[in-house]
Formats: sequence, C-alpha cells, structure tokens
Amino acid sequence: MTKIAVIGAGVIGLTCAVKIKETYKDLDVVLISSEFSPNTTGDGSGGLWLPYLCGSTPYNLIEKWGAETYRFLYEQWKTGGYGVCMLPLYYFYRTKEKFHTPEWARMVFGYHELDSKELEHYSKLFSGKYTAGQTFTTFVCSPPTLLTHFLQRFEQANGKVLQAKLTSLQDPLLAQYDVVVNCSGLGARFLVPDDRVVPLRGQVLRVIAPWINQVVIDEEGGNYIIPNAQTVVLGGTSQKDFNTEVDPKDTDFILNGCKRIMPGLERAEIVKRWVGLRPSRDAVRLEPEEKNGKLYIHNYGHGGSGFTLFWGCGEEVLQILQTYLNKNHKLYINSKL
Ligand SMILES: Cc1cc2nc3c(=O)[nH]c(=O)nc-3n(C[C@H](O)[C@H](O)[C@H](O)COP(=O)(O)OP(=O)(O)OC[C@H]3O[C@@H](n4cnc5c(N)ncnc54)[C@H](O)[C@@H]3O)c2cc1C
Ligand SMILES: O=C(O)C(=O)CO
Repeated sequence: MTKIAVIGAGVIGLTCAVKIKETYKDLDVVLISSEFSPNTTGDGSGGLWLPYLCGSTPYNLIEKWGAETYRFLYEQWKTGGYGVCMLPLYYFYRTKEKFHTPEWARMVFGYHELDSKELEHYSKLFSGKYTAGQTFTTFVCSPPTLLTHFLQRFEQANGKVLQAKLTSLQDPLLAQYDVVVNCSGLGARFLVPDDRVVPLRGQVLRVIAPWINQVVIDEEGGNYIIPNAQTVVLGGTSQKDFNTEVDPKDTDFILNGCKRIMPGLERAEIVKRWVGLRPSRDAVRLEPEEKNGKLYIHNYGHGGSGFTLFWGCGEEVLQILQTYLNKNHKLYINSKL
C-alpha cells in the first residue's frame, strides 16, 4: 500500500493533502505538522490574489500556478465559499521606470494600465504622486476560513493528522512513507536543509472599516490596504528578519501611510496587530526528488504569494505524484489489492 506523508499544514501543505486524498481515496495520506491553523503564516496574511515577493520564479510558472488559483477563487466567489471577495485592485507606482506590464495581466479580469487622466484623479483621491499604475479585478479570501475548511475537507476524506516537529527529511517518523510532500515553508530552511529559504518579516494591522471595498497598493511607499470579508488588512513591511514581535515603529509606518491614502482610516478600530515570516526564496521550489527509495515532492518558498499560487502548485504536485504512481505501477496496484 503506497503511503504518503505531507509535511506542513499551511495553505500550501493543506492544498496538497486535500488534492491527494480526494484523488487517491484508498491511499494512506497523513498530514504531519508542528503547527496548524490559526498558528500558520497564512492565518495572518492578507489573503490577496497578487503575485508578490516571489523572487525570480519563472513568469510562465507564476502565470500557470496563478491562473489556476485565480480560477479556483473565482469559482469559490461564485458559490460564496471561503469568504472570498471579488474586488477592484489599484496598484500605483511613483517612479514610472519601476512599472512594467506583468505577464499574468492577460489572464485576469479587466486589466488595464492607468492613463494620465486616471493617474491625476487617483493621485488626488489617494494623496499620492503616482506616475504609473494598473488596475484589475482580483480575489481576496479569508485565510483562516479557507485553512479551516481545507483541514475539514482532508479529514472528511479520511486523511490522518499528526502534530509533530520533524528533525529532518530522514526523521524516523517518515520511515514508513513511500512519498513525502515537503510543504514546510520557512521550516524547509532547517528541514531539508535549504539556506536559500529566508524569512521576509511582514507586519500588518487588521481594522474594522466596512466602507472600504477596493485594494490599494502604493508599491514604492510600501503601504497596502486589503479588504477581507470581516476586516481590512493594512500593511506592510518586508524585512529579512526572524523577529516576530510587533514593532510600534512599523505600526506607525503602516497607520500613517494607509491614512495618507485613505484618511477615513483615522476612525477605524484596530482589532489585530500581527507579524508573520514569509517563506521567501530566490524562486519557489516545486520539484520531485527520488532518494533512498522514496519520492520527495518539494513545494515551498512561496514568499508573499502563497494565497496566489496555492491551488496551481497543488495541481502540479498531484501531476508529479500521478506520474510516479503510474511509473511504479505495482507499487500503486498493490495498494488497490
Ligand atoms: C504579513 C503577510 C501578509 C501576506 N499577505 C499575503 C497575501 O495577501 N497574498 C498571498 O498570496 N500571500 C500573502 N502572504 C504570504 C503567505 O502567507 C505565504 O506565502 C504562505 O502562507 C506560505 O504558506 P506555506 O504553507 O508554505 O507556509 P506556512 O503557512 O508557514 O506553513 C508551513 C507549515 O509547515 C510546518 N512545518 C515547518 N517545519 C516543520 C517541521 N520541521 N516539522 C513539522 N512541521 C513543520 C509549520 O508548522 C507550518 O504548519 C503574506 C505573508 C505575510 C507575512
Ligand atoms: O504582504 C504580502 O506578502 C502580500 O502578499 C500582500 O499582498
């Protein structure tokens, strides 16, 4: 019987666990993780669909994984699933040279670059000096809702869960598994180990501001405003740092920058201050590795784009597994007996 272990109960690992278990109902699949929601990076994240801080991951992969995830979120939005909102997004630049049309622009709804008249209007509206910008329709999920539902889906499919911290990919706890799907996020730095994975510290505030219904990003200013279903996420910082303490200076930076964009935020109640460590890498690592008679499928290093790429990455992991099982036919057939 082919036995599969998925490491990591963040959005990346949960997606793989759900996809694998729902596809191979008769295979043993266990999800091993040191932390579960609400204690994963994703729980505090903005939940926005936007490729962001994913290093030099090849554009065709961002477009492939991002498009599949965008379509998945669109389907959820149509059925009211996972607290997914569909919102206009405005992305402003102060320096025209820093702006370029992203490859993925052709696959999102309503993408267009802002013309000089629009830039003049939005510069006044959002008190910026914007010389370039873009807008399109995006999706924002409620991360804790999505993570909770994915765990429920996995357990309903008879997936098993084990809370444990693995010491390495050779940990005795993994000995009995034929396939190990490594979705350990920043933990991959120590688990693989892979020192190309580094923490990009992000601090955000969550406020109550139901009057805000568009995403606004001031690229060079570093601030962003991301409405979720119940609260609005104000950001943000990005420092190479393991420090997960809330820094009052960052709070001031976030508040002052976002109030400049939307002065009405003065009246918004702050309900949460949070710091997370983006699992940043020079490029997302999603690839198979056959070693010591096992198949490892690495899927980590999504930086600031875990909620932008998760469904597409999960699909690719499933395809890698399918190829492996077909190749090792007897391994899978035995599992059917
Ligand atoms: C402030 C902030 C805002 C963000 N906003 C957005 C956004 O709007 N849109 C977007 O797309 N992305 C956003 N992100 C990025 C997104 O949150 C991450 O890309 C995503 O959460 C990474 O998911 P993951 O599953 O790879 O990692 P994680 O959520 O970190 O999960 C890794 C899991 O592996 C487990 N693990 C690690 N090591 C071990 C071990 N040795 N043994 C057992 N288990 C282990 C951990 O317990 C954890 O459960 C944001 C991030 C931050 C910090
Ligand atoms: O801060 C982040 O990582 C984001 O993706 C915000 O969109």
